[in-house]
Amino acid sequence: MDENLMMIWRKCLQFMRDNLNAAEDNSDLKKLEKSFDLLFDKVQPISLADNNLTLMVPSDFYKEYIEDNYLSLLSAALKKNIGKGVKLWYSVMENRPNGLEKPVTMNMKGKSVPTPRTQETMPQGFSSNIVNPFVVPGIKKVNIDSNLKSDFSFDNYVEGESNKFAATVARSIAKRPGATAFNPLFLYGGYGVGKTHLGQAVGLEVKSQFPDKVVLYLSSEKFIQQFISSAKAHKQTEFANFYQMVDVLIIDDIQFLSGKSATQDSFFHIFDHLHQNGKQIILTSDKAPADIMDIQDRIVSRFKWGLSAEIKSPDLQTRRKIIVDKLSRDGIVLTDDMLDFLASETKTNVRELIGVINSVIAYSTVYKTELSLELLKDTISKIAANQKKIINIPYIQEVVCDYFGIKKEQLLSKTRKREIALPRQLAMYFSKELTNATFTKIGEEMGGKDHSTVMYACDTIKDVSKIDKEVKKYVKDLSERIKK
Ligand SMILES: Nc1ncnc2c1ncn2[C@@H]1O[C@H](COP(=O)(O)OP(=O)(O)OP(=O)(O)O)[C@@H](O)[C@H]1O
Repeated sequence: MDENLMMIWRKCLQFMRDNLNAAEDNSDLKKLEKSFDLLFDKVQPISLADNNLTLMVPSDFYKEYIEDNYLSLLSAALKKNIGKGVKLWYSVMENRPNGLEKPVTMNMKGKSVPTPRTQETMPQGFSSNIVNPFVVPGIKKVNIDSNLKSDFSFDNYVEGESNKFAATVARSIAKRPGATAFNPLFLYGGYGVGKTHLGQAVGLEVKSQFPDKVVLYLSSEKFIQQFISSAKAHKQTEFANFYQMVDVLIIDDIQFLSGKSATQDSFFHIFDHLHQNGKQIILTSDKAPADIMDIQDRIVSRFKWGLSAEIKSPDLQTRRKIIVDKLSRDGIVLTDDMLDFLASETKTNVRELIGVINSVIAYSTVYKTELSLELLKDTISKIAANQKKIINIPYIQEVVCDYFGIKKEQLLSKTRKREIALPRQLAMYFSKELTNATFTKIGEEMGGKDHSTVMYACDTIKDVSKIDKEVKKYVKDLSERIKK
């Protein structure tokens, strides 16, 4: 590489850095400071001839980001270190390995730089059409909102037999993200057992130990949504680039990639890029890797590269510890028999247990009473009586079967007889309308049907109920029964 050019470029970088350093707090210039090193680390000057400076950038995004945010500062740096009238060219590594684009002429006299967006050759940016909830406006993709909940820390995570192994591994990953053999960490287990909490705890710890690392938590559904938006806008490359900037990527409920082959392809490439570059990946799922249906083998095999750790429903001792831990934060101390009672009341998942604990805290705060075993029993029975019915897919299936007088096996079967097929379509329709489940999830719960079958059922019921009185009545009756 041309030593002279490198020296000039280093001076330009230093000039820009000094200016950012000296900028006033909260000024637009100051806000750029955080993204500066991340961005310019990946920009290389490759030639300077006849006042034409060519910069090599990894993707269109870099070019656009520089021109949107750094043009004035870069112009000043070039003017100072090279002279007036420098023309800037970009060589975009991705997609166009050798292709140079038309120059973007910089007016070195003050701020009257031509707006690059009006140039014919300017690529449209990732941010223009795709709403990315994790990007802090103004700093775009470089400063990412990690989307972590401060409550989900290791300090708040109670360990016991059911989660000890997973928690130990998680802690060691947090100390050396991407540098342990546990990459990816695949956490799986039932509903509300603490998978998200543990995954996020790693993210929070990494952020606190290594503030410069880019950590991102998101649900797989958000990932799918973003992928679809990017595909519609022909911006899959920018979508992948965005994720490739992340140091610790935590994706929740990865089983929802099931059946989404285009999203799986994109995920596969992002995964490989991150893994090869020593970035940490953490995935959670309600199933072990081998049990996820409709997912490419190459992805399942990658899930197994690192470590799969199951988190089980908490045992009695762990439930007890969680209760003591949560209540002690509110200064509430229970006797042993009260603790045993509470711990034995909620057996399956921690989310439910926490609901009960919060009710106890609320009761004790509102009534300012000494808690006793009798009072606890009374509170719990009242909670149970007042608890709103949870509308989930099995419950909807139950109501539909009851209404039509059919068996659940018939509902979940493959028969196309109208007396069964119509209730099945109604069950699918209400599952979509009244729960947060995806088409894929509903298909799985409806006896392993494809997501397109569920979509078709939902559309059919919507359309037919507008014109067919009988179906309209079914929809009305079932809606009342399910919500009752
Ligand atoms: N070991 C634990 N110690 C303290 N709190 C816990 C523990 N496990 C779970 N929780 C709490 O229980 C609630 C549910 O946990 P979380 O959301 O992590 O479950 P999950 O396994 O991801 O569930 P789902 O699959 O339904 O998303 C959260 O409030 C979390 O803080």
